[in-house]
Amino acid sequence: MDATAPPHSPARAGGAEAIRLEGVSKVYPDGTVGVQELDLTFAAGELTVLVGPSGCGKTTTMKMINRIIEPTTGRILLGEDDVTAADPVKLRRRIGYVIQNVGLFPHQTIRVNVGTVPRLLGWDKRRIADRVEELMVLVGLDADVHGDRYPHQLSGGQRQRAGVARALAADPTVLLMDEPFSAVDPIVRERLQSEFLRLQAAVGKTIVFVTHDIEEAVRIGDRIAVMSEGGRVEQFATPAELLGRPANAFVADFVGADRGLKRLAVTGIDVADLERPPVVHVADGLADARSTLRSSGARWAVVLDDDGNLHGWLSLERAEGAGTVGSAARRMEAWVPREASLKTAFATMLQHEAGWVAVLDGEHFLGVLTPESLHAALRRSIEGAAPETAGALLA
Ligand SMILES: Nc1ncnc2c1ncn2[C@@H]1O[C@H](COP(=O)(O)OP(=O)(O)OP(=O)(O)O)[C@@H](O)[C@H]1O
Repeated sequence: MDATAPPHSPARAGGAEAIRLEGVSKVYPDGTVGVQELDLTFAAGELTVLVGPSGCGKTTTMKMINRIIEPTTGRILLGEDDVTAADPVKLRRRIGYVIQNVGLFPHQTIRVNVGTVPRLLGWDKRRIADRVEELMVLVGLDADVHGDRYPHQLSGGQRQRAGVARALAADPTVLLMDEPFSAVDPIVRERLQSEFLRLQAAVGKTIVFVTHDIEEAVRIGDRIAVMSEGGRVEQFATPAELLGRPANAFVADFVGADRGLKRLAVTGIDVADLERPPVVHVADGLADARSTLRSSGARWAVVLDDDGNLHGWLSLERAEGAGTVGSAARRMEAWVPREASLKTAFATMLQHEAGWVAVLDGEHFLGVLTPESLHAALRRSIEGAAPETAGALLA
């Protein structure tokens, strides 16, 4: 078995192919070692980020996959095929490539740019036109508005989307992206990242993504390889593992002193971490609610409707007098879906100045997170996660 492939990832997943680097080195003619003896597997259908300081060999690694740079030694497998033995031109048609300044042809319209690879592959005109239309919708461009413009007539973010559309045109199994979002401002970059994640959820390509920005890496990566000089992989792990358990001082330094905060964004809510406050129902009498609150020693209760959905909350103070819970309950604005990250839960708590945030499955109430349980959840999220270090990558 290949020790470098995550167990849940088959070599092919939904048409995506794994990429395997085996003992790959690149020594440039002047003797500079770009990458040395690299063993790395990019799982099929996953987005793997190569991150590291300038000059550590990220771009060299990526460009060897589509043979813009020829490896000095080693093998690179795309699915079962050895790319080092393939025809580079044919190979590049199987591999989408997106670079920092997009590389769109300046004297061709966006439509023509996006259709480049299908045209090279000899598709007929109708099929190309349909595909271009489909892709522009997919990446959030309006074909009627943008299709006949030239690249300089688009914003940086729109150009970037056009670059992604072009890379996906012939439905490649692999996408290589070299700092694709770094030429746009931070707000546009975040939007492009979110859009791109939605796109990837739909297309499920094997993506190798180069960045020097650790924030970007943890935001978009399924897995991250942190590299140091000479293409050495210091750690290969999920964002949560990387932030929770940096393998060594280099990685800890690279991910930053605020890694605890960053980890909030990549840690999901585990139902086991939720607190279960006392629960009362809209139709209950306030006298019953008071006794529930007193017997549990709590100062407030969650109010549910007859279907178990969140209605609001009831404080001990408002539970005085006669009447029903429904008449005294307050609306609960501080809630998040169970798919939310701990960061979203925390932000929601702060936004509503609430001491807790409800977690819902659809409308169904699951429990609450308080600052204490949120902290405990963050700690627990790393307890079971064993670090995957460079040592574990060696086949
Ligand atoms: N054509 C070349 N000739 C000689 N050395 C090169 C060549 N291309 C890259 N290098 C060297 O190889 C090493 C790795 O470069 P590479 O471009 O892969 O780094 P990188 O991690 O992508 O850097 P950056 O984040 O700055 O783009 C560097 O030391 C670089 O100077």
